[in-house]
Amino acid sequence: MSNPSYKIALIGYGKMGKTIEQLAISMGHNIVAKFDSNNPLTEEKLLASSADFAIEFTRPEAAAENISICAKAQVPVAVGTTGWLNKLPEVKATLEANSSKMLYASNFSIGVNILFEINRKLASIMSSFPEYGVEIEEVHHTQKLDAPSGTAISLAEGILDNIPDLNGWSLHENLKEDADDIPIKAIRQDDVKGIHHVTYTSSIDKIEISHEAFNRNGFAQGSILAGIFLCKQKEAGVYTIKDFFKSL
Ligand SMILES: NC(=O)C1=CN([C@@H]2O[C@H](COP(=O)(O)OP(=O)(O)OC[C@H]3O[C@@H](n4cnc5c(N)ncnc54)[C@H](O)[C@@H]3O)[C@@H](O)[C@H]2O)C=CC1
Ligand SMILES: O=C(O)C1=N[C@H](C(=O)O)C[C@H](O)C1
Repeated sequence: MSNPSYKIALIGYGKMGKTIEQLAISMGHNIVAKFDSNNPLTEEKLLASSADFAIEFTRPEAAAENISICAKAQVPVAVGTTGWLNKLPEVKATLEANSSKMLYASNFSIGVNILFEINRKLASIMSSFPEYGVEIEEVHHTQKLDAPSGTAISLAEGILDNIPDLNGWSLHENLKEDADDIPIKAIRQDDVKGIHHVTYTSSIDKIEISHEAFNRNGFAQGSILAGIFLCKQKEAGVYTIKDFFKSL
């Protein structure tokens, strides 16, 4: 039996939206709506599209409202936009009130989610070696609006979960003297798709793990598969990329 074809609404038709469109069509799915700044999402337009699910890659200031519109329309939404998690509590409430589903991932690529697991394991080992200091560096294209990246924040959170002596993270330029925070360097350069390094350094040596995205296809593939995963979930609420990978 061939794979079923899904009707997908794209919320955001920029670098990610266009990449997703190309890949989704090549996978046999249909793009039934494309929303952007010039054609903003509304509940009416979304319902009229008959989309099975939506994929949201817009801007930090737009994501929460777009997710709420999907919730009210009861259209499951895979969200890739980063830099909006301060609004997650209100988004969760709207999803629950409308018995709707979303899945957020700071990074949808398989490679970065493997890095996330390695990062957690390495941090649990390094918690026994306080002589090593840890820092994160991320590099992205010059059009990126948020800093640090959502991926870098996820890496920092994985370290904080496993090294209790650390208190939080700070952008490198904002780091206070003797802070127990993890410094994150955010570098904006050319058309870099996404590079992340986690480095532990002592007076004797350094240990580093890293990931580099060569293109946006990994992000696009993960977001499409996550949308299909959402369609198959019976329970309303907020799903994570871990829920998706566990289902594979
Ligand atoms: N989770 C992941 O795997 C990834 C996340 N991202 C994140 O996705 C977001 C978008 O990235 P790009 O596509 O590179 O950005 P982009 O700037 O190329 O595209 C953003 C699009 O959103 C549209 N937009 C802006 N406000 C809107 C609104 N209110 N309603 C509908 N559309 C609106 C713009 O017109 C544009 O088409 C960023 O937050 C980025 O950090 C990017 C790549 C991977
Ligand atoms: O803006 C981007 O391009 C990306 N943003 C995401 C993030 O903020 O982590 C994911 C990926 O690194 C590309």
